[in-house]
Amino acid sequence: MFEFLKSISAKNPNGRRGPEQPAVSVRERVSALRHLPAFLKLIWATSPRLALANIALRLVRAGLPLAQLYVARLLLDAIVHLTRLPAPERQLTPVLTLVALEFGLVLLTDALGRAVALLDSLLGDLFANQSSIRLMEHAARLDLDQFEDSTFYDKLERARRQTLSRTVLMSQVLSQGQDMVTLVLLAGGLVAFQPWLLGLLLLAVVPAFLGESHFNERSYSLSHSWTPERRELDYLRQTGASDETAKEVKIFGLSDFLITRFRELSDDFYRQNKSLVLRRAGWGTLFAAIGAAGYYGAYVYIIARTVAGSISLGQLTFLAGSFARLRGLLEGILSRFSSVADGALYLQDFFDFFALRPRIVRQELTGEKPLPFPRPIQQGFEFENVGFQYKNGTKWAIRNLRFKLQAGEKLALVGENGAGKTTLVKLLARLYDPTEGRILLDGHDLREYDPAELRQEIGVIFQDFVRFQLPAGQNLAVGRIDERHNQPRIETAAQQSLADTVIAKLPGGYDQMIGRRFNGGVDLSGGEWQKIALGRAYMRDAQLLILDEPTAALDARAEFEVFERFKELTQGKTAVLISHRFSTVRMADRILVIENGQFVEIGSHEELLAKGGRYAELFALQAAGYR
Ligand SMILES: Nc1ncnc2c1ncn2[C@@H]1O[C@H](COP(=O)(O)OP(=O)(O)OP(=O)(O)O)[C@@H](O)[C@H]1O
Repeated sequence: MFEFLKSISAKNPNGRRGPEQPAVSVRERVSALRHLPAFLKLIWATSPRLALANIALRLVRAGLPLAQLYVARLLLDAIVHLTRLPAPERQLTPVLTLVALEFGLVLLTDALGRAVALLDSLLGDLFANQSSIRLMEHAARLDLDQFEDSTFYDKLERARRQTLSRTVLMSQVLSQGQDMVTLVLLAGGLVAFQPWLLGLLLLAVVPAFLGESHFNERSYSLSHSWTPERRELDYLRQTGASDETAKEVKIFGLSDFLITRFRELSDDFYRQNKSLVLRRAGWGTLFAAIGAAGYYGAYVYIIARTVAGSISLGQLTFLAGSFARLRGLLEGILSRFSSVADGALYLQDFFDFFALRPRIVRQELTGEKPLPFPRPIQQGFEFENVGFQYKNGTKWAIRNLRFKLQAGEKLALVGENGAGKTTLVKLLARLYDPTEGRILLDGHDLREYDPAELRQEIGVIFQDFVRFQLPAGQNLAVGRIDERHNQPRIETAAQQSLADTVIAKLPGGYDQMIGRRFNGGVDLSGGEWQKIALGRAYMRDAQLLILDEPTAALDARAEFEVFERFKELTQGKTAVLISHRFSTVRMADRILVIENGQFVEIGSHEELLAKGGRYAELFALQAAGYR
C-alpha cells in the first residue's frame, strides 16, 4: 500500500504543491467568465418561474437604497426648514409623512431581502439536485477507461465536490447584477453633484480589489493543485475508518501508518493555507484603511461645501450616504468579481466534464444505423487478431488473439494471473474496444451493433462483482433492474444460483438489507455473496453468459453444483467461464489457454490432455496438489 500511496503523490515530484506553483493568470480567470452565460442558462432552465421572480424582486430591491437616501435627504431638509419657522407655524405632518415613508422603505428592503434569500435557496437546492443528477447521468454514459484515467477522475471529483460552491456562485452572480443596478443609480446622483468624487471613490477601492483578486488566485491555485492530495486524504480517511478495511487495518496494525501519512499531508496543507490566510488578512487591513481614508477625504470636502452654504444639510446626508454606500458597493462588486471569476474557473471543470464524450457509442450517432442484434446468435463470436493495451498500462494486455466462440458453446478460459482473461471478457462486453484487430459477431464487427443492445444480450458476473448495499431481493434484481418488482422471477433466479438457501436464513428474507453500511444490514460470507451475485446472471435473459471466477469463494460441493446447474440452465446458450479450478474448467465444451495475453491452445479437456501441452501441464500441477 505504501507503494500505492507513493504512486498517488508521484505526480507531484516534490511530494508537495502549493502557492509556489504558478498561479492561475488573470487572463485565465477573466476568460473563465465566458462560462457564465451557459451557467445562467442552466439556472434558468432549472426553474424559469423561480428565476424570473428572483430577478424581478432583485431589480426592485436594487432601487431601494437610492430611494431611502433620497427620503432621508428630504426629511432632514424638512426638519431644518421647520426649525427655522416660528413655533406656531411648525407643522409636523410633512415630516411625519416622510418618516413613515422611510419606515415603509426599510420594511420593504428587509422583506425583499428575505424573499430574495428564500428564492436563492430554493433555486440553489433545485439546481444542486439537478446538476448532481446530470452528473450521474453523464458519468453513466462515459467509457470505463475514462474512469481509469486519473486526470478525468480529478475532473469528475472537482465537478462533484463543487455542487455547493455552484449554488453560492449563482447567488453571487445574481447579487452582482443587483448591486450593479444600485451602483449605477447612486453614482448618477454623485456625478450630478461632483464628478471627480467618483474618481476618488475608485482610488479608494481599486487597491483592495487588486489585493483581493491576487489572494483569490492564490487560493484557487492552492486548492486546485491539491486535488490529488485531497483525493489521497479522502482515501486515507476512509481506509483508516471504514467497515470494509477495519479487519486488515487491525490485523496488519496499519492505523499508525495511515494516520502518519494523513497527518503529514493535512499539516502541510494547513501550513500553506495558513500562510496564505495570514497574508491575506494583513493586506486586507491595509487596503481597508486606504478605503476609509478615501471616504473621509470626500466627507471633508462635502462638509466644507455645506459649511460654505453651497449645499443643504439634507444634501450633505445624501451625498455622504451615497459615497459611503457606493464605496461599500464597489468594494463588494469588485471583490465579488474575483470570487465570481473563481467560481467560473471551477465551472470550467464542470463544463469540461460534460464536454467529455464516450467513444463507445451507437453508430447511429456517427451517422450510420446500428445492425439489429441477432436473435438467436447464428455463428458466434470471432476474435480476429485482437490486441488491447490499457491506456495507463505499459504493455499489451492481449495481443494477436485469434479464436472462435461458437454459438451455443461453453468455453472456459484458462491462464495464470494477469494472463488477460478478464480483459478478454471486457472486450466481449464492449467495456473497451480493441486497440487493434476486430471482434466479429455473426460476421460483423461488434462496433456495428448498438452497445446498449449488446450489453442487454450479455450477462457478465465479474470476480469483483459489486456488493450492493440493498435488500437481498433487489441485490439479485440488479441483474435486470426493470424486473425488480417481479418477485417470482427473483425467487427463481435465487433457486437457480443456490442463493435461495442463503436468503432463507436471513431474518428479513428477500427484504433483508444486506451489507453493513445501513441500519439493520446483515453481512454475508464471501461465498454467500457470490451466490447472490450469480443470481443476477439468471435474472438476465441473455444469449451470452460470462462468469469470471464468481465461484472462487464457494466450497467444492457448492461450486460443483453451481456449474452443473449452470450447464443445465444455459442449454443452447453461449457461455464463457473463467475459473482456476480444473474440476470446473473440464465441464466446458472447449478450453482456451492464454498466456501473457496470447493464444496458446484451444480444445476440449480430453484433446488438450492428449496433446500434452500447457493445459496438460497446468492440470497435472493442480492434480498433484490433491494427491
Ligand atoms: N484497468 C487496468 N489498467 C491497466 N492495466 C490493467 C487493468 N486491468 C488489468 N490490467 C493489466 O492487464 C493484464 C491482464 O489483466 P487481466 O485482469 O485481464 O488478467 P486475468 O487473466 O483476468 O488475471 P486474474 O487471473 O488474476 O484475474 C495484467 O497485466 C493487468 O495488470
